[in-house]
Amino acid sequence: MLYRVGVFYFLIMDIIFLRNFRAKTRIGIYPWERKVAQTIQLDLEIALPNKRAAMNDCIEDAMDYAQIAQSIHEILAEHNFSLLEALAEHIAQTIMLQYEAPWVKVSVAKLGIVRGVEKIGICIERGIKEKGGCNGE
Ligand SMILES: Nc1nc2c(c(=O)[nH]1)N=C([C@H](O)[C@@H](O)CO)CN2
Repeated sequence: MLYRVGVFYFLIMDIIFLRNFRAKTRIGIYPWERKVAQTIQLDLEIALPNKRAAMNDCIEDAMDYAQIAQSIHEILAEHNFSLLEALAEHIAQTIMLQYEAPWVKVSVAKLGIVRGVEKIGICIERGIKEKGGCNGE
């Protein structure tokens, strides 16, 4: 959110992060990868739609990060994508829609799948532009 006070513009962005989130899913371009679940690592940053949780100290006004983790577990159980890109996009769109997040950053990595590389993957950012200008103008 951008606020204008006089000639100054202030960016206010509260972010929930989930780091080193590891879970199993079936994903890959090869037939064996569609049959056997492999561990992936997710790292997420999710902007909050407002700062009510910080102001009110109340879970009803918060984006419940336990629910977000549960939503991701459900996606991983229900889908088997070919590409990490498709999984990252699905997670990003789901979070923005379900939790009204204005911006997300989603990294998805496979572990030890390519020789000599510890983690390899994709990182995407998605966001919606604010309607109007500062202070709703
Ligand atoms: N850009 C991508 N390249 C590759 C992907 C992917 O998801 N995105 N996946 C694979 C295989 O599934 C790999 O994980 C197994 O070697 C290869 N390239």
